[in-house]
Amino acid sequence: MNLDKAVETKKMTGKRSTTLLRLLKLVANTSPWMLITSIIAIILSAGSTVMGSLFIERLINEYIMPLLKQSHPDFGPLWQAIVVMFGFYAIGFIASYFFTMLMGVLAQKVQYRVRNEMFEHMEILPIAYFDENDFGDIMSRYTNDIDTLMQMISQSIPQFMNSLLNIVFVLAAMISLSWQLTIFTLIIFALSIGVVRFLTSRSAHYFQLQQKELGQVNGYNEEMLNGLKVIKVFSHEPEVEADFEVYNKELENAAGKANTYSTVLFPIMGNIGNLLYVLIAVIGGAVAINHIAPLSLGVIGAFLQLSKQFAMPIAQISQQLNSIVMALAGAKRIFDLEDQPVELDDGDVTITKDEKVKGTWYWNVPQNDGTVKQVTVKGHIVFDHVNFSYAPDKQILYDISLDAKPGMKVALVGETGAGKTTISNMVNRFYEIDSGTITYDGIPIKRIKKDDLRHSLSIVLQETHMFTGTVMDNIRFGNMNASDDDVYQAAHLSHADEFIHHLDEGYQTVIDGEGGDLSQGQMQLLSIARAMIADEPVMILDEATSSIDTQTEQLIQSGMDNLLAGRTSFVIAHRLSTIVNSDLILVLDHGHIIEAGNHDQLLKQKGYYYELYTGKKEIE
Ligand SMILES: Nc1ncnc2c1ncn2[C@@H]1O[C@H](COP(=O)(O)OP(=O)(O)OP(=O)(O)O)[C@@H](O)[C@H]1O
Repeated sequence: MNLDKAVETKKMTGKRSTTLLRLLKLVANTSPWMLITSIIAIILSAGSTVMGSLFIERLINEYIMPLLKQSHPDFGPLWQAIVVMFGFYAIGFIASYFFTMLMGVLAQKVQYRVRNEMFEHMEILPIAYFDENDFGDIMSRYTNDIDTLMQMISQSIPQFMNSLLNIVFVLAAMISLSWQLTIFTLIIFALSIGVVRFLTSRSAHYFQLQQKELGQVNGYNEEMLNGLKVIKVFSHEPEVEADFEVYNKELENAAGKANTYSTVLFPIMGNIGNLLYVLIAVIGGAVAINHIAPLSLGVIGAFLQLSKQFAMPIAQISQQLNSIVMALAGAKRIFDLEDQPVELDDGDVTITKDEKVKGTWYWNVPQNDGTVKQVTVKGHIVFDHVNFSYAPDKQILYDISLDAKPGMKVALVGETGAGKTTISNMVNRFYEIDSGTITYDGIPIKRIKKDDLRHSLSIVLQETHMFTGTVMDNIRFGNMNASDDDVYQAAHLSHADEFIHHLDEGYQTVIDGEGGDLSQGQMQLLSIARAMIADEPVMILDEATSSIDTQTEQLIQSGMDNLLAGRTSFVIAHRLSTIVNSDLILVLDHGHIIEAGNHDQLLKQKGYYYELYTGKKEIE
């Protein structure tokens, strides 16, 4: 049991040192000259401060003591010596200012770099990563973890190095003055280091816990903020508050303990320093007066000053170690995100849009003989006995076979959770199938580069997303090269232009990421306009018109028909009126296709679809 614990601790320390090493490499790579200059300044700062203190011995023995014996003292040499001592301290001060400033700038640079790296990496992570990790926790890595990292680089690490050097230099200076007093000082410190080590290990544990709990509180907060309306509608505020209270309490506990252990260190160490000061004065004085050892007043004076300089960094080092350990926990979370395996893409088939002939795209298929064959993109998508599960033990799609011929409108119908969206997720390869094959114009989609595959698909989801910018920008997001006229035409076809004209600034109205004052339906119209302008060979419409009223939906139906004409489309809609004119309707039940055919054929079968359709009619 104890052995296990020891192995575990070793593993943790191992991980911490790997993180530290990686972090130091990152800092060194970001700006080697800043780091080197800072290190030189740190050495200079520690060295000159110790030199200043050592000079006290000469100041007392060689400049002050002789004056006491003179009847007409000449203060000239004393003033000169004081200027020299002041010079040492001034160099120490300037060097300290210099490295603090440089490390601050360096920390900003590292922060900038880490944020960029994290964001870039996040963009290429598989969708599955975001299913498993909540947004608040990911956001916490951008905010809290980066903040602590920043503090560590700008303050804790340079101060830690400064303290460490101070200890080494002061120790050397103390030995040169009196080895007996040095041994005495070290014994007192050995005792205090035991206490410090115990306290730092405890606080390190709670700091890590604190970072984890903070991530959870943020995650919960974000989730509840997103679902604020739902919570209010169902009057779940008390339950949500109670749950939040639990997370918050856990955070408070961890933070409280971490804080207690770390704050208790400073007074302990501070008072050990004071105690030592008194002991050295008394013992040193007694030894000198009784001539036990050759101790001059100058040596005792300088030793007293050095003992303070010895105590201070030891007190600080424990705090700096705490901040470093805390920041390492944050750094580890940042590196964990950066180390997440990115979405694999071993495809070699790419897509090209023929800019001369509108709506013409080609697959570039590398052949065995090294040539590249151009295949016109037709939008022929075939599923052959496809099985899929999100998690290993939870199969969602069973033996799905379908043939979406070029230009076909394929509707997916079925109850909530039947697997309709999952089928569309297979086409865009957000997830990998377990078995079976999917081909696109005869090419297995595994061979197609994911970016190019997705470039050939236009997707309109029920959950619309707008970006901060004008209405015009938001429609143009579908095709950055589209002209203003293209945007107007797409908005006209999707019937979005009617409400856009009523906005204060028309197409130049700025909306934020949440869509501003736009209704869900209006945002869906903008999304449809965005898809129209993208002009891609295959369309996936997943409840794309669910928030649009039936009248407007009928109005845009002709626009939608224009949009879908000549393209293969997968349409998911609960409102059956949207899909009755489909070439192929697939009825899904618990991940199985149970019926397939067009509207008339399915009605004749008098099966599930018939019941659904007639049931819907009764409702209407
Ligand atoms: N990312 C995911 N991870 C794990 N399971 C998932 C995930 N997404 C969906 N599921 C599960 O897969 C099943 C099919 O979901 P899917 O979204 O495809 O259904 P749907 O027919 O589109 O439903 P709806 O009409 O409600 O949109 C459901 O049981 C759902 O819980």
